[in-house]
Parts: sequence; structure tokens; C-alpha cells
Amino acid sequence: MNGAVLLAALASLAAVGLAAASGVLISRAALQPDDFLSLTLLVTTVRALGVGRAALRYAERLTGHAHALALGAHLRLQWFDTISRFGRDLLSLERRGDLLSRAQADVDARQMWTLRVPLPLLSFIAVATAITLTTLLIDPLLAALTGVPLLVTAGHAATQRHPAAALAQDRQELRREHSARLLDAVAGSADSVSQAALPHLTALNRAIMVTAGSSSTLAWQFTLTRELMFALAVSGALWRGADLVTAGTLTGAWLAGLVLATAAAFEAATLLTTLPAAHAERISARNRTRQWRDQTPLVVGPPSPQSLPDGPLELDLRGVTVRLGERTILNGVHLHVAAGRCVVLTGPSGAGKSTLLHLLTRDLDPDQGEVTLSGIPLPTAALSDVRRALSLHPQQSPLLDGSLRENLRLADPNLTDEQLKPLLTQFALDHLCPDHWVGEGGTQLSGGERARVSILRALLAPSRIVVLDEPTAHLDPDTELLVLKGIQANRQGRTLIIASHRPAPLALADQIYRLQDGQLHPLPAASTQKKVI
Ligand SMILES: Nc1ncnc2c1ncn2[C@@H]1O[C@H](COP(=O)(O)OP(=O)(O)OP(=O)(O)O)[C@@H](O)[C@H]1O
Repeated sequence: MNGAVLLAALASLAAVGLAAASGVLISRAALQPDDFLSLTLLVTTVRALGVGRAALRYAERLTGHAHALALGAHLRLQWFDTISRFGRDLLSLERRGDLLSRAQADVDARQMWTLRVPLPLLSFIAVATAITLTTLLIDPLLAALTGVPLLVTAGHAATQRHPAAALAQDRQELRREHSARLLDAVAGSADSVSQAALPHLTALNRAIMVTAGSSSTLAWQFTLTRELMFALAVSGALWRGADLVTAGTLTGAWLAGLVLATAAAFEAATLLTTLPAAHAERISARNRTRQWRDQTPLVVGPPSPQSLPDGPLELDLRGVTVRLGERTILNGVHLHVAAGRCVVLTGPSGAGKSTLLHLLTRDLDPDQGEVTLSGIPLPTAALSDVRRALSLHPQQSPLLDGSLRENLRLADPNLTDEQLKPLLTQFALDHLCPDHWVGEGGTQLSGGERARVSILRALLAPSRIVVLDEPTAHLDPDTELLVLKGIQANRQGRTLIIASHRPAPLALADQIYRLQDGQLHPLPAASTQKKVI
């Protein structure tokens, strides 16, 4: 990146040099048109500086943007690694809109920092130093008359850094809040959520416009100062230069060059006003990424994981206790599920059925006791191994914004349409074609269709234990029976664990437990109903 900064400084120096050489050339051509040798030399210098400036600027853009793009790719991967540690508990920690705007704005702020801060700053320093030193060699007063206005311009940008940084941070926060609320409103557009969100969005919009207005005020104040200082420096250079020309210290042609070079130097000051905001945005972006990095996920994988054995897995809960908030949801629960068996958990709403399932998929760790797969405690196995071994249909049936086919291929990437069609029939989804667009979160499907796609996906996954949370909650009795048959036909002898407060899934069970008051109570299996399925 130092290469791009150096190239930018050289390009700015070339621009100032070009202005100076052009001034000298034009004046010489007017004052001494017969001095061909000197004019030819000046024309060559102007051409060389013109071409050089363009080439340097081009090289700077190429190097700078190549660096920014590479850095952006690296930061995006880093950001993904940071948030992917959180698994399914991610969205309980952060709103989707926040995550979305962070993923974009934070990466952008850090990626473009070099182009927005050190590059213009060092270009300005190079130009201001060159002008001041050159004029100092001619006359100290001339140096003061051109150097001081440049210094005042830079000083004004420096005094703006705190308000500019504060405004940039406010703007970032407001935009994040706005995108989070906007996304919530769009997601809830079918309900009255979007109407309720309107006043908040309007207020946020107004606040964003106020910060944008304040930023514009800072910008025009800077522009005004820069223009005043520009006028002062050019007038000062002309005034003192005229004296020096009269005294014979300076020729008229060199004075013209000097004045134009001074004017060109102020061009390099143009971007100084954007530095504080860009710097502040980068700092807050880096801090937010650090906060995420320092946050410990609800569950973490072990540093040296044990492998799960091949083949069918036995599942055990030994004295498992889970407390959520003030409540003890599970209280010393024991459960043994032999490979290939089907266990159905029933119990009143809020009894803790989903909580128990989350222990199995290691979305949650117990406060006491342990969960094992064929004797291997879950926290000692790699998280990815556990989540490959168990496939889950959660109650919310999370679908991705894509086609039905794409959603199901997440579980089995090799699934063909020929294999898919009979499966859709089994799950009463044959009125939808594989190309059917399900919308964000599956909003283009009914609740029951969403659940059926999610159940089918859990069954298609190459897991060894299938976990279904309320698989038939949204279904009419006929479709429920069809889906239960579909589950039975596609479980392929795998262990099946179902949480349901409806009676029909009991027909699949080898073991039934009622979860109540934090304890599992065994019930007789519904062997008569099983024949129906
Ligand atoms: N993160 C949490 N913090 C505090 N309490 C929680 C949390 N998650 C769930 N709970 C509470 O834990 C209890 C058990 O919830 P759970 O979802 O496991 O019940 P459930 O038996 O699956 O209910 P349902 O049949 O309605 O789905 C509920 O009272 C719920 O309010």
C-alpha cells in the first residue's frame, strides 16, 4: 500500500510542477518569443509532467484499488469467520438489519481507509512541503505568504476532526438503526408491523438528514476557509513576487509559475475535509468487529475434538439440568435413545421440549449433567460433526430466499428433480414445482408448506439422527397423516426424535415421554396407532 501512497504524492507533486512549468512557459512565450531553446525545453517539461502526472495517477488508482479490493476480500472472510462461530444463536444477539449494515459499512470503512486517509494526507504534506521549501529558497516572506495559508487550511481541517468524527459515528449508528427497522418492517409487511414502523423510520430519516446537514455545514466552512486562504496565498505571492521581480531576484516568468503552483497546491487540500470522518468510521468499524470477536458464543467447539464413531449413534442425557433466566426448565433429566428408535416428547406448551432438542443439536449446553452420542460427550466432539450427525427441523422452519430446489439441495446437493418430485408428492407439496420461489424466510409459502419443506430438508440431510420440533403443528388431519407417513418412509431406519403436543405423531413412537415440571415421565407407546402409519 505504501506504493500507492508514494505514487499519489508523486502525482500531486507532478500536478503542481505542471502548473508551475505551464505558467513559466506561457509567460516566457509572451515575453521572450525568440528564445527557442528555452521554450522547447519548457514545452518538453510541460509534456513530460503532463504525461507523468496522468501515468502516476493511473498507477496510483490501480495499486490503491487493487490493495483495497484484496483487503476487502480478506475482511469479508474475517467477518464471516467471526460471526459463523455463533451458529443458530447469532440472531438472538443481533438484529438482522444491524448485521447486514455492519457487514457492508464496516468492511467498506476499513477497506477504503488507506485511500481516504493516508493517501490524501501525505499528498498534501508532500505538496505543502515542496512549495514552502521552494519559496524559502527564494525569499522567507514569500515562503510565509504561501506556506501559512496552506497551514491554516490544514489546521482548519484538523479543528473539524472531533465534530466530523462525532457526526460520522452518529450517521453510522442512525443508518444501522434505520436498516434494522426497515428490514423488520419489510419482513413484517404482511402484518401491521410495517405501519407501526413508519413513524420510527420517518424520525430516523429526519435525524439522518440533520446529521447530513451538519456534515455539509462543516464541508462548506472548510471550503470557505480553503478559498479564502487560496485567495490570500495567491495575492500574497503576487504582491511579494512583484517586489522581488522589481528587485531583480525573480523573473516575471518564474513569478507566473510560482503563483500557478501555489494555486495548484490548494487542489491537494480539497480532500482534507473528508479525513476525520473516514478515520472515525474506520475506528468504530474496527471496534465493533473486535466486540464480536471478543464475544463468546453460547457453545464453542473443543480445541482438539474427539471423532464420533461411524454408524448408528446412541443418544444419552445424564442428569441434565437447564436453567433459563430464573426458571429451571429441565431438572436432572435422564434419557437413553438406542440407535434407530423413535422417541416422541409431549408436554404442555413451555414445558421445555424445544430446549431439550436444542441440547441434542448443541445449540445449548446444560448447566449440569451431560449429553453423549455413543458415549462421547457433545462438548468434546467438533461442533460441525455434531451438527452433521443430527439434522433438525426447528419450529420456525427457516428457509432461504431461493427456489424450493435450492432449499432442499442444502441438505443433499446431488438431489435431482426426478428424485425430488415423488418426495414433494409424499409431503403434499406436489402443487409446487422445484423452481418455486419461496421468498425470504419462506414468506411465499404457507406456514404448513414451510414446515413440510423444512421437515423434508431435515430428512434429506445425511444425518444419523433426525430431530423434528412440532412437525405437524400447522397441518390439517389428512395432511398430517400424509406427512407422518412421509417421515416414516424417509427416515431410513435412522433415530427419530420428535417434540409434539399433538397426538398423531405418537403413532411413530417406540418410546413416549411427557415432559412436565422439568422431568421426563415415560408413557406407554401407542402401538395401535402405529399400524395406521
Ligand atoms: N432464551 C431464553 N431465556 C429465558 N427463557 C427462555 C429462553 N428460551 C426459552 N425460554 C423459556 O423456556 C421455557 C421452555 O421453552 P421451550 O420452547 O423449550 O418450550 P416448549 O415445550 O418447546 O414449548 P412449545 O410447545 O410452546 O413450543 C419457556 O417458558 C420459555 O419462555
